[in-house]
Amino acid sequence: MNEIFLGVNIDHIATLRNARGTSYPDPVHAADIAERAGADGITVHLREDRRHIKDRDVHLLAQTINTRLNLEMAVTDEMLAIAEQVKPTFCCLVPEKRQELTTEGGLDVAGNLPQIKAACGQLAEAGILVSLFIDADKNQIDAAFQCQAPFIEIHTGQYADAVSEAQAMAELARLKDGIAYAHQAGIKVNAGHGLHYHNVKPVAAIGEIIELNIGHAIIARAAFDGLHTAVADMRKLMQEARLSSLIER
Ligand SMILES: CC(=O)[C@@H](O)[C@H](O)COP(=O)(O)O
Ligand SMILES: NCC(=O)COP(=O)(O)O
Repeated sequence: MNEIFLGVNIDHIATLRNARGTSYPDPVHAADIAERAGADGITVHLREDRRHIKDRDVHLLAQTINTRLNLEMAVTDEMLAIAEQVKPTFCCLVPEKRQELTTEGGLDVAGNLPQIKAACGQLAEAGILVSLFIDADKNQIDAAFQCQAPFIEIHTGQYADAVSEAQAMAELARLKDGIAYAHQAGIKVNAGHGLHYHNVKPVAAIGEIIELNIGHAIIARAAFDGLHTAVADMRKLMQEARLSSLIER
């Protein structure tokens, strides 16, 4: 049996922090907890609009994590320069739209071959392992091969968003086809986007996948799993303060 790795995407720890402009919760702290829980890698998406992860996070994570940093980013000169400076283990090139709530599809590698091939070369030159975030489409997989990208990350968003069992099964079959095709071509395959506790198993069962990157569902689950302790701790602090003020009187 091939091992399967989990990359934990901690973008939405930063979303919560940025909602109030506080210094907490800190993605650096989240990465430490995720690693201690068994994460094989930490993924962050430095968006051009910096809506969640900030430059400071990427720099600190690169210095502090004990596993592997996977930096997701658009193919722009600004991001390429940051990657060359930070030198994450992996750089996953993704499409980006300013108005989208989250990544809406795979990168059009076939339609932007010269630009993406040059970016792959530049990152490889810096010693970074490149991954191209693409749909399970043979045309895009062929283009990733032409770019000499050692990894692809297959976009599982359409599977995750399926509105019926039949649609989910059709999307899963499409994922399996694309993944088998890429694997045969010698490309290493990761996958991710929109995976959660109720849809992950059929994807995790695909033997050629090396790593799944999962973020939103894990952070959402963490909020609920931690809520009991968080409320109880606050209640306890308040009670302690009241008791000690009585003693001081
Ligand atoms: C590229 C990809 O699949 C996503 O994980 C993306 O990084 C999510 O971005 P947001 O965290 O902004 O939704
Ligand atoms: N590349 C996929 C990723 O990092 C996590 O996506 P999501 O689980 O937050 O949808």
